[in-house]
Amino acid sequence: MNTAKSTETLTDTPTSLDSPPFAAMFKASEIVNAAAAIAEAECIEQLKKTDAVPLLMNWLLGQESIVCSDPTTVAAKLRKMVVGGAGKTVVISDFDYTLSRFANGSGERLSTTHGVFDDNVMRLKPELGQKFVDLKNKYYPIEFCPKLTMEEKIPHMEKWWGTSHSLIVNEKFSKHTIQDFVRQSRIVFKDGAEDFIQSLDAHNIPLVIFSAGIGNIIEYFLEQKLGAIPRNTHFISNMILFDEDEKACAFSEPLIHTFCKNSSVIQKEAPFFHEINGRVNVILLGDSMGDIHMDVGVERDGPTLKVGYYNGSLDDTAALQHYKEVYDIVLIHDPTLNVAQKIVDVINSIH
Ligand SMILES: Nc1nc2c(ncn2[C@@H]2O[C@H](COP(=O)(O)O)[C@@H](O)[C@H]2O)c(=O)[nH]1
Ligand SMILES: [Mg+2]
Repeated sequence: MNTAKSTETLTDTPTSLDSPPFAAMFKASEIVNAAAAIAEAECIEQLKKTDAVPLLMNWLLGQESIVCSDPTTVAAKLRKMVVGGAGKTVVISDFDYTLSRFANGSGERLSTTHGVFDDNVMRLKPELGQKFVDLKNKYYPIEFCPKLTMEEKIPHMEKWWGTSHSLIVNEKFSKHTIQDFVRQSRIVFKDGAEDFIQSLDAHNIPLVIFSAGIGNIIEYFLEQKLGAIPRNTHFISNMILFDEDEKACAFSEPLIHTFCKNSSVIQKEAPFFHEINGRVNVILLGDSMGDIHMDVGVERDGPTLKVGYYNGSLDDTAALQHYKEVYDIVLIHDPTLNVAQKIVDVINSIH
């Protein structure tokens, strides 16, 4: 559609814009909608000129770590997201082993937010530390067991989270101690994570970190790494509540474990919900099968592009196949945010 033509239509009758028939015909909302349609049409024209999406698809499919079962669907989602631009985009990301690394360069497992207690308490109070480690050794295999259904796993997850949270509350750890634990922890950002988070903030794209981990730990980690929590970053997570002496005294409700990361635990009145209203296009980043419904509950009618980090064994073809079925893009043992950054860069480049 040519903007000039549509302007001619609006002005080719010799009546004043204020005359009743004209004003009745073109209510303000219709004029706004027409302007939005023109802007989108211009963007589609621009998009065709730049071949942004075909070039992006070529780049994506050229990446060694990527597996993409249906490039046509991915390209269609990307086209809508690029046309929609940064203003219609929201990123919903898991934290543990998604924004953080699963293993270091030597293949050693790194820490989850809960794991901050496993590591540090063992050093300070070995007897209590062993309880945290025993819990992980007992329940982590259940979380990823391919033979159990999600329904069979849920009671075990509730027991794991509930028991480890009780250990934290009963020990009355102080906020200061926990901040020190984070400083000494083995949580490591994925390569490029700081730049990714800050580039979202720079382009006013909201980042919702939806974690079944401990939100306070993520906040302290971001503060320590970035100097402050960026304005665009929001949390849906288990939060430690502190008493007047800043001692841990409870955890937020409802409990968020791996298999209930969906609208059932989203507080609709969350203060940031107004900020993501209208953000119809979602980039979802996760590493677990429990992450694939994090976008449910965000009222919108645009596409969700699901990017999944596969940290499992390449010999486990059944697990890998399952990831390929539920994620649009699967990143195999990828320690970076390169793919997500590239997609956001293209979205930002068109408008
Ligand atoms: N070491 C421990 N890990 C735990 C514990 N409880 C949960 N978890 C792990 O956290 C992630 C969930 O976080 P997310 O940000 O990825 O949603 C989950 O995968 C569990 O393995 C614990 O007590 N200790
Ligand atoms: Mg995770």
